Amino acid sequence: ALLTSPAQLSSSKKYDYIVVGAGPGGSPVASRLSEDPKVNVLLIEAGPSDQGVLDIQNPFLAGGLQGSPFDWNYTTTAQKGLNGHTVAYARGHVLGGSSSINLMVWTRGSRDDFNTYASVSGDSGWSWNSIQKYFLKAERFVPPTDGHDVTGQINLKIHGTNGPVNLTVANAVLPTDSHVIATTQELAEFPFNVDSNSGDPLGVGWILGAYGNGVRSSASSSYIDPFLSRKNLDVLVETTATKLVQTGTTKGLPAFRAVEVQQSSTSKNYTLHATKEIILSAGTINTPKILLLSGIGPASQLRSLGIKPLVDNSNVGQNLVDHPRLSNQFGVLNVSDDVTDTVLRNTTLFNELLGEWMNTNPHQGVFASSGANQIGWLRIPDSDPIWKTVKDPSSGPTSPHIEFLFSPGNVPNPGEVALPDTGNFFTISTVVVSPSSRGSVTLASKDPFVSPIIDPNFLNTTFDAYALNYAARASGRFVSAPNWKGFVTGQAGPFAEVDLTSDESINTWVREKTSTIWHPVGTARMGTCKDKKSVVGPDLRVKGVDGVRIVDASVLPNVPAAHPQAAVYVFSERAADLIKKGSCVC
Ligand SMILES: Cc1cc2nc3c(=O)[nH]c(=O)nc-3n(C[C@H](O)[C@H](O)[C@H](O)COP(=O)(O)OP(=O)(O)OC[C@H]3O[C@@H](n4cnc5c(N)ncnc54)[C@H](O)[C@@H]3O)c2cc1C
Repeated sequence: ALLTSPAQLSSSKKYDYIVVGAGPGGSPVASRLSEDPKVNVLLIEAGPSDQGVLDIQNPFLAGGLQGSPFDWNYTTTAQKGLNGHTVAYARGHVLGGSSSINLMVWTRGSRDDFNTYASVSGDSGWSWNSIQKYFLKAERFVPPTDGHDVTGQINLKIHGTNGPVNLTVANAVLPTDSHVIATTQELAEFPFNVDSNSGDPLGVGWILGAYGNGVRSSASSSYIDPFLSRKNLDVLVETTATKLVQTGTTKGLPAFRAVEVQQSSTSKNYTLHATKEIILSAGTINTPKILLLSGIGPASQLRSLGIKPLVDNSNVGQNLVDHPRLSNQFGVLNVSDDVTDTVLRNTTLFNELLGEWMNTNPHQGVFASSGANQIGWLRIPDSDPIWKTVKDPSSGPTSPHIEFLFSPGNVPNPGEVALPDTGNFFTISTVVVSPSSRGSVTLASKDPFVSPIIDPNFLNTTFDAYALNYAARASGRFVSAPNWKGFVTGQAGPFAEVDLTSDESINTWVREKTSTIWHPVGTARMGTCKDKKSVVGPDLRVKGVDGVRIVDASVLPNVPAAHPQAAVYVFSERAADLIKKGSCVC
């Protein structure tokens, strides 16, 4: 059932598991555990239900969800590597978590990413080969709604066809599609890759998106909504978990099998009990926050805030790693080739296209797609001078260093107007996907309703800043391919001021304009049983504690060189199996 207040919980019902947070971490695990009708599961979500929200369902409107009531609306600290500017830090505050407000890109990561997870945790179950069955279990390929032949856009043999998450390739052709693909034939630096989800992502190809039949597929729509009628699955929204509560001691370890919840800072406080386990899935920012509020974390930091330390672990909230993004804008000659700005500037056209989406089943048209159809993954070549002084931070040769995301419109950087009055654009957003900078999440207060201090420490290393400089130059090379002649006019908008032959000019652009592509992970890092730098073991149980597992992006020891939701979904799928088996390895 879907409940909107803890007062609606039955006092006679005992929950085996309580899951906190309904994103790609929490939703699959709650859904899979409740497949057994004898197991009672309570899923608690701070945000509201996503049901009936057009902007969440419609793929084209995704960009407008940042800064909306479905966003926690965090801001980072002033970033030293970004000339002191702060960064708006979106996180989903709604059923489905960030998968309800994200840009739906579905990228599995590289085989080296997962093989590194296996080696740092000492558990081969997290390796690329072992995790494939969970990708297949999660995925369902849905043909595009315009009925086009997808040959050459995806390798269907490697994808699931029967899982809960709908995946598709573009439902509408964009004017830039043929140019991006033609560039892969013209410039050897940007080879074509038919499917970057094979474990070998390098190259440029078509985006696989987490939507189907023209509708977003989120952790909520795929794993929760269809199962709300299960009598043993209760989903409590608009309710914030404020801390874990110690309920006893097991073999000398403090056991936490209860969680305190509140609907607002002034409302009544409830303590909810689980007979088996509490599963924290509140995401990379809020999972460490809950641990710290519960007295699990660096003892001195906790004491300074007046929180009694119960488990001293200096790693909680550390090792925050995120992907820095810099969008580089180019001008296009024809107004209609800038699809996004043309639609957003013209209310009549906007309503016409939204009407087309609404009145077709399955949904058709530009509004049935996410507005970006291609993606590219590149490595800085071995011959580059950077490798004389810097160690390669990527997880291995199958992992890219940088990403290109191609959008037919203006994608703004901080301080820029989202929808300029004039100008027509094609943007290559560039991202450092194997960054070496590390930051942290710490508490600002022991009040659970105060935002934590978020410091991703962007561009704190020589490599990260260098990679964005390299990427900006590479974006210029990309549009210099012969096929763009007569289509692209050159650098445009604020990027027009940047001299791509001058390091000084590019570095100023990099430091002034970089922000995020919203992929933070790592603040409750997984490690081997003996690893003193981790928060959870390979079975995702919190070290030094009984009764608590973490299943979300915070456990990833490093960020995949990819958009991370697919990795989080498969971690959750495997976690459900580990929990069903009662896996307890450390
Ligand atoms: C704007 C944006 C765009 C993105 N684009 C992409 C993309 O295109 N592709 C991709 O792969 N990834 C993308 N991501 C990242 C991806 O969505 C996340 O990596 C993924 O959702 C992480 O899953 P999670 O379960 O760890 O956390 P989340 O999805 O953030 O879920 C955590 C949930 O816990 C809830 N919660 C937090 N604190 C509490 C509490 N105290 N009590 C109860 N509930 C709580 C939150 O409200 C939230 O619902 C994007 C993210 C954002 C924000």
